[in-house]
Amino acid sequence: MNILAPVRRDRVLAELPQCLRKEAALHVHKDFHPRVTCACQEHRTGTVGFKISKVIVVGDLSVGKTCLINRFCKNTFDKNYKATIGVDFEMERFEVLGVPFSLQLWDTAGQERFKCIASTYYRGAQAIIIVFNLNDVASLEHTKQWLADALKENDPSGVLLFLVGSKKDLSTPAQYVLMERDALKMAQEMKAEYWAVSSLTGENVREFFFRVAALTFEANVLAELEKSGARRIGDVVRINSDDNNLYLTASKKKPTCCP
Ligand SMILES: Nc1nc2c(ncn2[C@@H]2O[C@H](COP(=O)(O)OP(=O)(O)OP(=O)(O)O)[C@@H](O)[C@H]2O)c(=O)[nH]1
Ligand SMILES: [Mg+2]
Repeated sequence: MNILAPVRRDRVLAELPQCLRKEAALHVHKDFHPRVTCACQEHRTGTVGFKISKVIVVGDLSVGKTCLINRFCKNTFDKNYKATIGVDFEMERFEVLGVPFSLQLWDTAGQERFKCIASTYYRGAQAIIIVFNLNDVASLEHTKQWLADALKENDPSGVLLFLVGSKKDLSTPAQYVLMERDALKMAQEMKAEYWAVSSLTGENVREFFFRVAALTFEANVLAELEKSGARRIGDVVRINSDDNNLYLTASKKKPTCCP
């Protein structure tokens, strides 16, 4: 996908999408962090609008990782299983609070024999999506190992975690309730946000990826604001200047809404 292509109208986020379950959410605030909203209003989001955030999707073979990505990115569903060999990726462009924001979704292989190729792509993730099958308790158990492997290549304090139960359409309400109880516990242990989806029906798929995009965006902007420290995001760096102070504020105007 062309990075310069306009953002699709149905990829525009003006508000923070809400979590699925408050018991296992990355946060339960109703709105974006006030500093983020303010930075977006004042066009002080630094490099966030130009960066591509990497999201990796891991989990047992056949839990439905590829179908999940395809449902969101292409609105398609294939009932035939075709194992992912190594990795694959899709680009998705969003506009969050008026700022362009791109996610690169890395679809990795769950099959043991392809795992070592796939794991070489884990590095540099800003979000990790661990998928399990809501109808297969072993796949939920294995999520701990998938997480451990993914975190070997990433700084645990710098990534957002999502635990996603797939194939919701295949469970009866009673079965779902039982599985959800265990999954919520696992998500809390991992400090991950819990979601349950169906790529066949599309249930929660869009809501889930919007939440991933929004929370990754929010974390990116907050990190940029933090990093800039004394320097304000949006400042211009003047090169070859006689001025002792290299950082000149593009707009001398004081911020109107930021603390
Ligand atoms: N009923 C139902 N079937 C699904 C759903 N998602 C995936 N499947 C089926 O599960 C099988 C595996 O799906 P994939 O998406 O290929 O699984 P994967 O996790 O990518 O597998 P690997 O690439 O081997 O790691 C396919 O036959 C899909 O049609 C779902 O939401 N509901
Ligand atoms: Mg696959």
